[in-house]
Amino acid sequence: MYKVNEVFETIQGEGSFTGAPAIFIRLQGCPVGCSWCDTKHTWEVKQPLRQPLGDIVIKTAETEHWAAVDAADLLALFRHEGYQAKHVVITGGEPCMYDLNPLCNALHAAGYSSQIETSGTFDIKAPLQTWVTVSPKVNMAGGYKVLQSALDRANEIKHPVAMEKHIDELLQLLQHTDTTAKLIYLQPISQQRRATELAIAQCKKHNWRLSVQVHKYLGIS
Ligand SMILES: C[S@@+](CC[C@H](N)C(=O)[O-])C[C@H]1O[C@@H](n2cnc3c(N)ncnc32)[C@H](O)[C@@H]1O
Ligand SMILES: Nc1nc2[nH]cc(C(=O)O)c2c(=O)[nH]1
Ligand code: SF4
Ligand SMILES: [Mg+2]
Repeated sequence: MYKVNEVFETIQGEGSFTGAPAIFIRLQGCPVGCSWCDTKHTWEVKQPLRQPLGDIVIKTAETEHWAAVDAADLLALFRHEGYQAKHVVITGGEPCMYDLNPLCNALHAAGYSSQIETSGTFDIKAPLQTWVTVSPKVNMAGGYKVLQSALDRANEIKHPVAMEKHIDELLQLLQHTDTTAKLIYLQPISQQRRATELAIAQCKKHNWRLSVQVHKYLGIS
């Protein structure tokens, strides 16, 4: 069973799929503890806050409520909601705390493509067709280490930046990673002007790409 914080259809606002209609599945639970995390309501799994999936999908605000579901429940929900997107983004929380093989295989069998947003701090358990976005997290409260295997598996690496030291961390992380077939993105932390200017300058310097969380500029989920 997967613990799901929310399910919604929107436009992917980050990375190389930016602009693609997508169904988001946000899984509950993350031990990494990034101070600037924009989804802190997904960190803890509180048993009294378990709800039916029907209540989760009609959420109008961010809450810590979650539902326990399997892949079939999610596919039935997509049909019930009339979602038209054919791309599914599995995020969190930290989705790689879960074995994502059953979910991704069921999505593929039903004609969807899949993408995972992960911090790279857990083994990635997903089929090869799944597009993997690793947003490596270093020196976080949880003390979790980015796994080299996650960086190697990544189709894209999307690094959140606000300060010069974040660039140094990324360069350090990439030292032992073959990046020839990977897309490398810098993503400013929130919409801070300074972070965005730093990201633009460093993208030009290193020939990396810029990802700006388009949904936050648009005021959509
Ligand atoms: C909320 S995380 C969930 C998935 C996974 N735990 C991870 O960190 O990749 C989804 C994406 O949002 C990014 N993110 C989180 N908070 C952010 C913020 N305040 N500004 C910019 N990006 C942020 C993360 O780096 C990650 O790429
Ligand atoms: N529109 C939209 N795009 C996103 N891309 C990654 C997101 C995430 O929270 O993982 C996200 C999100 O929350 N909304
Ligand atoms: S790893 Fe992802 S969900 Fe967890 S705290 Fe960091 S940004 Fe938030
Ligand atoms: Mg988000």
